[in-house]
Amino acid sequence: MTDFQEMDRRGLVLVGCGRMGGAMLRGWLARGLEPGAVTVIDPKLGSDWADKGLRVNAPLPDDPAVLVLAVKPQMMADALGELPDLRDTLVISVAAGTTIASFENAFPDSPVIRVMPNTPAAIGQGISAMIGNAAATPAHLDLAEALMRAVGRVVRLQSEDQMDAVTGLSGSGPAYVFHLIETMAAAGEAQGLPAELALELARMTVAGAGALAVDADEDPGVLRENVTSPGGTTAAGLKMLMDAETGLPPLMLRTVAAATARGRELGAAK
Ligand SMILES: NC(=O)C1=CN([C@@H]2O[C@H](COP(=O)(O)OP(=O)(O)OC[C@H]3O[C@@H](n4cnc5c(N)ncnc54)[C@H](OP(=O)(O)O)[C@@H]3O)[C@@H](O)[C@H]2O)C=CC1
Ligand SMILES: O=C(O)[C@@H]1CCC=N1
Repeated sequence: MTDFQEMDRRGLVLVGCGRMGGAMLRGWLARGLEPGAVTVIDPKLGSDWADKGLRVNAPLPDDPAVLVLAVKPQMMADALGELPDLRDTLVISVAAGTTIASFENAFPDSPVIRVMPNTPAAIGQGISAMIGNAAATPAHLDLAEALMRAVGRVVRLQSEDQMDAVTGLSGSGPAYVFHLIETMAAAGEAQGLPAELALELARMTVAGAGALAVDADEDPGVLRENVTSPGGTTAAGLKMLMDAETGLPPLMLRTVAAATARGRELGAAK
């Protein structure tokens, strides 16, 4: 169990409890965060959060340990406008694009940490990247890391400039993988498999390969070669998939570049 002592004592405020905020909250509660210490601010909170002992749309505690901002970047200004002054509270934002500087305007002198998580956090399998402002002390960074470690792995960035690329890779990445499952299943169907069977094969292949990629000592390239018999079926498939002109490499390059650029645009729109 993670040590949530500071949050249990002073409180944690979550602003925005949709797909990402909800995924993190589910993980924190499962890891032992005291529900009564959590104030959730979300005007239309879903009924699945009822009867969990959370403080829902209630007045904020006087001096919460952490404020987690998980609203859409486009809604951030409105959400910030509704919050009282906070002095000793660690401000954590998971919003794509939205820069640390924009939070420093709203919370002068406050420690601010930008975190980019992803939705596998809901089952403790997320990966979060984080970077803090000058007011964020090592203790603040450790506190944020403890929170995010409760829902997966954590990496610390060297510079905020890396955050848009992180967003384009691991923040958005689960969607790319879900689409990979969809396209593999459709391709199996095109080869004559029933839809349900094709989906099950695609889903478990991606899940198993992902787990092996994490567990194994070898790089993904070696794991790929382990599947590929000379002159066999995989080699025939990979000839298409790895084509430098028409295959996955240029497509993935364009995909992550487009997501990264959108992150930059969202930041510039502030
Ligand atoms: N989804 C993902 O995979 C990831 C998302 N993020 C970031 O997380 C943030 C949230 O994204 P996501 O969870 O997908 O979005 P959602 O729309 O699912 O969640 C946002 C929630 O905030 C609520 N909300 C809107 N305005 C306010 C307000 N003023 N005060 C409090 N709550 C408010 C929304 O309510 P309503 O629906 O009624 O408007 C909604 O429930 C974004 O900034 C995104 O960039 C980061 C990493 C991954
Ligand atoms: O699509 C988005 O903008 C958010 C950020 C990363 C994942 N979802």
